[in-house]
Amino acid sequence: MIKLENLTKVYGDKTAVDGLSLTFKPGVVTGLLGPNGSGKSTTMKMIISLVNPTAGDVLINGNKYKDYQEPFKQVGTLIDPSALDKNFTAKQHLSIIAEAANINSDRVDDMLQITGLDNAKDNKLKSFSLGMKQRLGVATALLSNPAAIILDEPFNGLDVDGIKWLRKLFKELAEEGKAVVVSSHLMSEIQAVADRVVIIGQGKLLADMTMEEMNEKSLSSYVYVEADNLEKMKKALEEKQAVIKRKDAGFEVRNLEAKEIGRLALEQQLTLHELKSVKPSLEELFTEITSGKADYVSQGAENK
Ligand SMILES: Nc1ncnc2c1ncn2[C@@H]1O[C@H](COP(=O)(O)OP(=O)(O)OP(=O)(O)O)[C@@H](O)[C@H]1O
Repeated sequence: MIKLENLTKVYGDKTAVDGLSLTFKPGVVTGLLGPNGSGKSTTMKMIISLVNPTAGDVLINGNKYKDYQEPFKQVGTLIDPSALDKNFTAKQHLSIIAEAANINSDRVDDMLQITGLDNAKDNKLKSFSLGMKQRLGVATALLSNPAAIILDEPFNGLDVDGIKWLRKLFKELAEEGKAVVVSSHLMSEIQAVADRVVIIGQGKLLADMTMEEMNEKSLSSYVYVEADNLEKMKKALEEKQAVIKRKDAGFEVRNLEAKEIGRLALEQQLTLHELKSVKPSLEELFTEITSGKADYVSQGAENK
């Protein structure tokens, strides 16, 4: 169990992580989601004492990572797959770590097998694609058979087969009782595998819910309506106790079904320009939760 207590990191005048309190539990795959620059990597680095918190604490089964004699048996990590010595082969890379950490060398072969790198084990890392480096990063994280694994954007660079393989692996690791924490800035990568989703934006906790709760929320649909006389439409909707919000050239309406809105428009002799039921996808819900919370927004996205 990994417990974050009011975890905070300030860099100069930038608060990268802002009072995060939450728990990552054994047997659960947790998706740590957030837009670029929201503080995911900094949070993960604080868990494994690579970055010192400005305030707050991280406790792993009651102790700090750096206070364990063999911390890698508590938490295995994949933080930056590019930080590998490119002149080593995959097998050499894992063997050196295994020897330094007093891990049985059989684990090296097992991990190469599990991560599909067996055929490439004697190739130098400089010839590895990003996807292969990610696989090696996962092998490294699992080498010590840790109780928890924390992986920063592990789906980056993986092809479709690689993504499927990794999702299956995460499920299996959770079934073995490990706490699995996976960061991503894309809901689509996480939704098929996570049991729970933690969403952060500008370092703050925005949502913490099970995938079931998230799915239920995404089903909180609304009706979009446009009419020739919006004022009259608004008045009629309000009289029916509908919850309305201005959107584009019409309204988002909750509490009233499309057919009731259609009937209301007929009674009021309004001409409807558009009437449709909308069910936000998980991706849209994620965008709604994090909207305005991204530090870096591309020009294209900003203008949408
Ligand atoms: N060493 C550092 N010095 C100064 N600022 C930093 C440092 N590391 C991170 N930051 C800033 O802290 C904020 C959070 O960064 P972080 O890398 O944790 O976000 P992230 O959610 O992992 O982003 P991404 O999805 O882009 O990897 C950003 O504004 C970043 O610029």
